[in-house]
Amino acid sequence: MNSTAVLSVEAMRAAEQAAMNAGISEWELMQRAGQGAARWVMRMAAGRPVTVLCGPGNNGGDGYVIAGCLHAKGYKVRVIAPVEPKSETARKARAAFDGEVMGRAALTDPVVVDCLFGYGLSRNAKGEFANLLEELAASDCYKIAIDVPSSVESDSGSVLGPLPRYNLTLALGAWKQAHFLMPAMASMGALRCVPIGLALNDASDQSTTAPRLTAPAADSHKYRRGLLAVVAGSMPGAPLLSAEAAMHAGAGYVKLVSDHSHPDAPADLVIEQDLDAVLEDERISAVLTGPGLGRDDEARKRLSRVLGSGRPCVLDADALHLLRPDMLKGADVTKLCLTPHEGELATLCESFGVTLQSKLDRARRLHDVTGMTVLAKGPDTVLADREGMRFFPRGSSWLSVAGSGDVLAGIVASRLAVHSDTMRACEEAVWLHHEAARRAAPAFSASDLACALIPAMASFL
Ligand SMILES: NC(=O)C1=CN([C@@H]2O[C@H](COP(=O)(O)OP(=O)(O)OC[C@H]3O[C@@H](n4cnc5c(N)ncnc54)[C@H](OP(=O)(O)O)[C@@H]3O)[C@@H](O)[C@H]2O)[C@@H](O)CC1
Ligand SMILES: Nc1ncnc2c1ncn2[C@@H]1O[C@H](COP(=O)(O)OP(=O)(O)O)[C@@H](O)[C@H]1O
Ligand SMILES: [K+]
Repeated sequence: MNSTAVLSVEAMRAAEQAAMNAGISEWELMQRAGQGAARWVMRMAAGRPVTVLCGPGNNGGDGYVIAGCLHAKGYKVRVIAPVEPKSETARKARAAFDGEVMGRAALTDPVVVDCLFGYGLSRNAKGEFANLLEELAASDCYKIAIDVPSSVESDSGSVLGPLPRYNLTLALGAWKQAHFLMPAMASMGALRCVPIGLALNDASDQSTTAPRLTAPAADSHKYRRGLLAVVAGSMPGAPLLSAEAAMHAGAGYVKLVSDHSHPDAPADLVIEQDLDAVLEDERISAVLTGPGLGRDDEARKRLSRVLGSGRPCVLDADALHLLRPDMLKGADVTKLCLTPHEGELATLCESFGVTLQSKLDRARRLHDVTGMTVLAKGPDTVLADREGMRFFPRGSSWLSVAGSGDVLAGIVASRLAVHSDTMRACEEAVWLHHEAARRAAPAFSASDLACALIPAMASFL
């Protein structure tokens, strides 16, 4: 089983149907899900009394199985179920549970397991369901969400009711999109996936795992390790920051192409002025432009020259505002990486005629219509590329500091200079960015973050 697959509700239902077609009944799937989740609940409850909240669907069914497992192990467990189960399998699970079931009771136990709704949540949680979720949110008990938190829409990560902050969320069978999307992901606490034997090898969307970086080959020299050009424009600070980050992310040689004097630049950063001469150098293996580029005619010309160079490119910041479909004529789009934040993503969507609303849909469609790699940044960074979507664990919220995106662009470009693979460069860069943030300690500046890349690299070697 491939435990990194990330499934939409439609894909999840199809995977479950495939399992059933292969002879595993829905009852058996529910047993596996409930028993696997119960092992986690017992580990966390460590003997303390547990309340399980059960809703009308199969998520509620899982709840009865979990309660049954705890009961069998001698736990003091009770179920609160505002309504009777509606699905056949959940009714069977309810009938098999011989412990205490109440329609309503105060949440007084130290551990509460939320099985009101899973991926079948179809509208706002109201009435007794909303009351229970509000009470759960206000309680200081240890909170475990089964599959997804009950007020979370599984595909979009949007919130359809009171949202408690959970300590642990147990995905059943496979990750769902909401596990990696805001605002939902911020409420989920630790995330674990409980395998139930689904065949997930064909899933194109995946969560990423820590990359394996390698030291330069024994016979490397600075040009073979990746020669990166960071093409500046009207503002000096941002491209300098990108170049400094790039110097610490693997490239052997970083050149900043800039007309500014840069008195603060490190001595080992080469600064050149002649853009055409730099781009003509055969050894240039990647180019970054956008941070500090500006948006005037001169900036547009520089962007066109960069795109015309045919090199693997990272486009960020102003370059994303200037980019138009006609600029891509003749370009090998598979060599181009876009690193938009939410606002830049909206601008790109306008420029390329993408009318979808959610970040996930926008990034996916933008990749589909342009062929470029799209790394849509934010607290819930997602990557759209040829193999499907890629998702990442949450990074530190201290990354929300000015210049943090310039650092990320520098890292992507540095990795691209090393191996020319846009998708891999983006994946590696997000992990390096997150690890640098973890090591830089709270309240770092973007320059601190760039320096923290040095120890961060070591984590992945
Ligand atoms: N299938 C399998 O093989 C396996 C599935 N598994 C488990 O099943 C879960 C999915 O189960 P599910 O499809 O039954 O959906 P679930 O999330 O329980 O809720 C749907 C019910 O809630 C109702 N409802 C919805 N919104 C509502 C609202 N706001 N307020 C009130 N009611 C609302 C909805 O009513 P309806 O919309 O039909 O009117 C329906 O009755 C999944 O997350 C995992 O935990 C595992 O056991 C592994 C095997
Ligand atoms: N709350 C947050 N949690 C985690 N990462 C964040 C958060 N806010 C921003 N980031 C990350 O910080 C970077 C900010 O980039 P960007 O918006 O381009 O900033 P800037 O333009 O100041 O460089 C992105 O990589 C983004 O993923
Ligand atoms: K739930």
